[in-house]
Amino acid sequence: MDHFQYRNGILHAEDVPLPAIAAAVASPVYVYSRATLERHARVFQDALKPAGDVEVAFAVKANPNLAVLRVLANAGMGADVVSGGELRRALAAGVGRDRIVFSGVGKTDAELALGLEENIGQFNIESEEEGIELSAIAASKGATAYCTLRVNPDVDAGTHAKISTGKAENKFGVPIDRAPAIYARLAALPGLRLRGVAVHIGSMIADLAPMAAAIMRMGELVGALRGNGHVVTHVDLGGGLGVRYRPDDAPPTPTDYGAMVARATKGWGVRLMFEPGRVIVGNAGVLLTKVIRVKPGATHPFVVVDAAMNDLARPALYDAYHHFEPVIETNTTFTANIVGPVCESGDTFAMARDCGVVGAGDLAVFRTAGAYGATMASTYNSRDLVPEVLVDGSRHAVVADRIPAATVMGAERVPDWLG
Ligand SMILES: Cc1ncc(COP(=O)(O)O)c(C=O)c1O
Ligand SMILES: N[C@@H](CCCC[NH3+])C(=O)O
Repeated sequence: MDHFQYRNGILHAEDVPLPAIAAAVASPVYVYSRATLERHARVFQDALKPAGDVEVAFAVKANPNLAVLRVLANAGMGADVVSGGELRRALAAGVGRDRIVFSGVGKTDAELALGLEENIGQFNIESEEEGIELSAIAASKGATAYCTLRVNPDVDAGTHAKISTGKAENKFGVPIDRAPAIYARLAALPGLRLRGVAVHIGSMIADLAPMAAAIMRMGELVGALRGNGHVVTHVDLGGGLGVRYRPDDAPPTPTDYGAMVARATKGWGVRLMFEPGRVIVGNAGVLLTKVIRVKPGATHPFVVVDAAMNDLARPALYDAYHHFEPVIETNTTFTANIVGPVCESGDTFAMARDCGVVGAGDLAVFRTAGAYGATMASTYNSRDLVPEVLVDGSRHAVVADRIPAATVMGAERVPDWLG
């Protein structure tokens, strides 16, 4: 359930009609719903309750907007970060430092040092080499880095090849058969407190079976590590749960996922950690766009919208589907190619799509744009970075006017009603 619904024939974000946002702010523009963000955070946390001692860290990469992060921090989420920039954003949004987990295969010395200086909760180490570097930096500072070792379980998540992370050929983690030896080596190093293992097999996973298979392998590994005399208190099971993009998609629900996890980890006696991204924010955002014009095409008309691949890269990168709907409800449909203005044929949101009829000047949305949307935007073709708006009931505010990430922090707007 999200809070983007038609009322009196007009698509609203919570209580705000979308035409009001286009008129007041701009088009294209990302629009997020605070109520949906809070609902998804609550549903996910509740779904994991049967699994016992659980910690949930939102994967900041999915939507690093400060206002969004603040909503999620207030809703009790920690943060999974993959760069110094994301770490700073999490802190700026008020995430407790002990609730920050640092993942990523290429943390630099400076980023490792930043994590130590900020005293974050956990580093997920992705290689023996990284562990040795972190140990040296921690020891030189007289600090302790609480860590897990990220393991590559060689499980096919059944997702798009570009977002699969748990197969042997992927760059992430250490091979599971080498994990006991690497764990033993790192556990003996100064400055590191290795307390468990981590796994994340990919994103947009539409089937629980590979996740269950990965968890089973992790369970065996925990047993082997304990057999070798290690104390294992934490297992990070990552994120990756898929969401509904097409109206008839039926991905596993957080409740299905929580029940599976509870069954699969029964008796482990550890704190379980999770790093959900898409499932929290995906359907909490839409990309609102305006039709520039409709031009004839060889097979179908081209609907040229003012959003483009630089604003929402997923269709161009992964052939991803984003549901396209007119803001003014209509029962009349047509089949069209939906394209942006950028000078590449890859700037195509959909080919031969059946959708509600739109014409020049009409507003429409791409749904499920809250995850990996604005965060992957660029200025390609010298287009402005797309603005973002947060809606809360009948209020709305611009929450980012797309200042480059390096300078973002104080500059990105957070409305005073966010608290
Ligand atoms: C280490 C890690 N954790 C969490 C996530 C979040 O994934 P998702 O947005 O699919 O839940 C990702 C992205 O795939 C990731 O690489
Ligand atoms: N950017 C990808 C997801 C990447 C997941 C990050 N590990 C997407 O839009 O689907």
